[in-house]
Amino acid sequence: MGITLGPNQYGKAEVRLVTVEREGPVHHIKDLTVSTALRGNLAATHLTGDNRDVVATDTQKNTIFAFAKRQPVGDIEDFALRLGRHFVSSFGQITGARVLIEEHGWRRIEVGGTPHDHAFSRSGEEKRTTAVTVDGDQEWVVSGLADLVVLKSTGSEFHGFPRDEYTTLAETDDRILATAVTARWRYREGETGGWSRAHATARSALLETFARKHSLSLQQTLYAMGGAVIEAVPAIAEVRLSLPNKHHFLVDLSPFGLGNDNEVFHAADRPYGLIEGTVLSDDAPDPGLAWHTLPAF
Ligand SMILES: O=c1[nH]c(=O)c2[nH]c(=O)[nH]c2[nH]1
Repeated sequence: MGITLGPNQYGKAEVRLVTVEREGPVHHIKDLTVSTALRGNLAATHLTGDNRDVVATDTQKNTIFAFAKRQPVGDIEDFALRLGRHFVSSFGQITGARVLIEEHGWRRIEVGGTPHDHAFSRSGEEKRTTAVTVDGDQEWVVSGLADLVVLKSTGSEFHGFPRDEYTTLAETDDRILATAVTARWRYREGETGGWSRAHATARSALLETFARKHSLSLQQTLYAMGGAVIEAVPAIAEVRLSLPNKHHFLVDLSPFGLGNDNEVFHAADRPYGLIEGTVLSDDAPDPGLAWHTLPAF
């Protein structure tokens, strides 16, 4: 029985990088988690342990820090593109690179109503993300956000689903709808900037649609949210969304002689429904390697 080496990639995962840029007394910080993965002709190390083609993951980590010093990091998409291009252009055996970045947000602390020069508080769980793929001279950018937690206390229904001997869920025309949005959007090839503005516009489209769309299912809300991003940002061709349904169950207060008119809920954390889907522009170009080895959603 023969054995062959299949697809592989390797790199440094979750490098925690923080930079401080000084503008006189005013400091600007960037807080990133960066992961690199390289591909190419790496059969030798797998088959015989010959490491002559292996750009060490330690070197990859050092490159991230050095690049953060050589030039201000800027938008995460641009930083990821600089890193990916460097690895592919510097080493003949490395033909492809995938750079993932998560950006953690910080807000200036307000002191007496004035934003402080160099003291910050974490913005919360939400992260801005990018996944850049470089393959030879081709590049793909998939950006997004993760863990944007939202809730609406009405404007959500769920009914009309099939019932069998295992169905106990009551139909409802008024429930809490809550989720933690993870979204990835694929830019059309050749997009070269305006990343932050596109991020802000896409984020607003997601939030406004969640708020305004009267929901008959989280699936319907997902499709509306993805479509709103594509309509708001022409440079985006495809949106993938992963929406955990953070169930809020009405508590039965009748044992205590109390009614419950959608006022008291149990916020359950597990299990949760997981609603995932892709929304595409009609003229979305072929994705190429944009999603290659990214988690499905
Ligand atoms: O919006 C929903 N979609 C479902 O598929 C589902 N399934 C479920 O039990 N509750 C819900 N809610």
